[in-house]
Amino acid sequence: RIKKEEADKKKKEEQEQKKKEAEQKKKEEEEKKKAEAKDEKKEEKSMETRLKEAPIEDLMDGVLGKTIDPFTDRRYIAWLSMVTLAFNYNTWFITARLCFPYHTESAIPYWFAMDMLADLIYLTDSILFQPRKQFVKGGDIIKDREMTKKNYRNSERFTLDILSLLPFDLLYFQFGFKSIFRANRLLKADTFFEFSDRLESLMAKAYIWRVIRTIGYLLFMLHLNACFYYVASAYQGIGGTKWVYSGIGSPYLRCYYYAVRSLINIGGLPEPHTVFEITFQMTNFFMGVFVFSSLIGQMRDVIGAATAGKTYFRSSMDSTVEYMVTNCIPPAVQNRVRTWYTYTWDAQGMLDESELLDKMPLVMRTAIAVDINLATFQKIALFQGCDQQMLVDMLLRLKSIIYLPGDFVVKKGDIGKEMYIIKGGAVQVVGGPDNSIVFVTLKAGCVFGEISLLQSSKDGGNRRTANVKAYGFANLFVLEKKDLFDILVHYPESQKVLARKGKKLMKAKGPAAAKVDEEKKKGLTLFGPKPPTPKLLRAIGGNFNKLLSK
Ligand SMILES: Nc1nc2c(ncn2[C@@H]2O[C@@H]3COP(=O)(O)O[C@H]3[C@H]2O)c(=O)[nH]1
Repeated sequence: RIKKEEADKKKKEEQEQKKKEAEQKKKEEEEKKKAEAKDEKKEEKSMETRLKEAPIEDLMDGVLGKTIDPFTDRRYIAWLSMVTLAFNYNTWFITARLCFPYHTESAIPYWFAMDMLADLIYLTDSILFQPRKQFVKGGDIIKDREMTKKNYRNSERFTLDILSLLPFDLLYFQFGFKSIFRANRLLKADTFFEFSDRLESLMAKAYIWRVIRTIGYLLFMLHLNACFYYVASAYQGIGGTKWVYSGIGSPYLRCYYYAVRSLINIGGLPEPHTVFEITFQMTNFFMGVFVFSSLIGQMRDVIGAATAGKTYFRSSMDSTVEYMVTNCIPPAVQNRVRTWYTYTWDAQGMLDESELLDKMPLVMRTAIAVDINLATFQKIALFQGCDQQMLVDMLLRLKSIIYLPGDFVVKKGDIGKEMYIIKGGAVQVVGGPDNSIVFVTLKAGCVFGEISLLQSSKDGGNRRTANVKAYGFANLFVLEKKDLFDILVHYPESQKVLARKGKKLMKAKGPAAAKVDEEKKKGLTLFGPKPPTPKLLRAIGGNFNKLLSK
């Protein structure tokens, strides 16, 4: 008995032990599960905090796979145009098919095929393109594949995309082929607006697209109205009264024609008789007033923005003319001012280029200036041997100015405060009693007015050595002496080069030489075919004029 009791006790103990072990195991497993769940959460959390934790270089380099740059990648914009096409197909045809009797036996397979194609485009966009789109977070362009996916999933766009893709079409089996089940496809409007914005920022003449888009909205409003009119006619009975659609001819075309006349308030419509007809017609007229006034306003804005430059030019010119008339300025001067305005507008499409560039950051201004003018600058003999960066600095200080035919750009004897580079047209260095003698004609890419600039006043060289006159319309760049010297402070080597060249020029074309040029043309040269030596010129100095007058 005792043995049996002992055996029972042992068994009980063993059973308890086993129970305990099982419980322990269960507990352990539960804990493990909890820990795993926590880990998963951690993983999830780490995705969110990844932006903070992961090295930003990795995220911005896109180490995890190829992503799309939506700002500049033209292929992405081309793809967006496909999605926009599919979206437009849905918007126009879902509404048309809903109202007009377009679901005939023979047409259904084609509609179905087109619907499938549009859905395929939507699906591809949501699977392949949107999750790969780079985005900007706090100024950093995130190119990391995981992050772009995450960003898309967290966006409102994702929710709308998913909703737009829900296959309510399956209800066809229950209720027959009806386009209303595809109404959720219209939720993809975001892609259309994105396409529109990106295209606008890429186009050189964005207002063309804006006008097309506004006309598109207008046509769509008319389309909706045509649909409503058909439904209203069907409700009253097609051909039932004089006001409704008669049932003759293409229903869409007839209804659209009605919409155009009714919504744009053109009139000439059959008189509505029933309360329903009168109400419908009145609502149409009211809607027309609101819809079209806002669309016309939009169109005015678009065209106004496109022609803002021209409007500004016109008002500047008008106020200048008004000012001149009030102050009784001689007609000849008035005419010159008018010609200047007109030519400046025709030549550069704006009155002041620098006004436009001033708004941009320095790097961009530099990029534009370098792109447009650096090549011309590098060819200028005066600047050869100068620091490249100095040339770039100079480009940024240039101001563009236009002179009319016959205008004096530089007058002999004046103090030289600026030098000029010819951008377009030509100038002539002239002399003689009535400036009728042309020493030289300088064309685009030449520099003048540099002699007096590169000489110091103590050398007596800061005065203009000749008259320079615009020959035709001269489009010039002006560089002020102050700006040039501000730049040269930072480039001592270039300063030396220019000083050397300045001295040489002074010797070759300086005051005395200029006079010699002049007299040579008059046939009064004292020096014969050989140019005078600087020493000789210095020797004659102040007596030069007296000598010649004798
Ligand atoms: N004196 C002189 N000036 C010339 C000649 N060819 C071009 N020029 C330019 O005419 C400019 C008149 O003003 P500056 O003296 O400042 O600089 C002069 C030169 O840049 C020339 O043969 N003689």
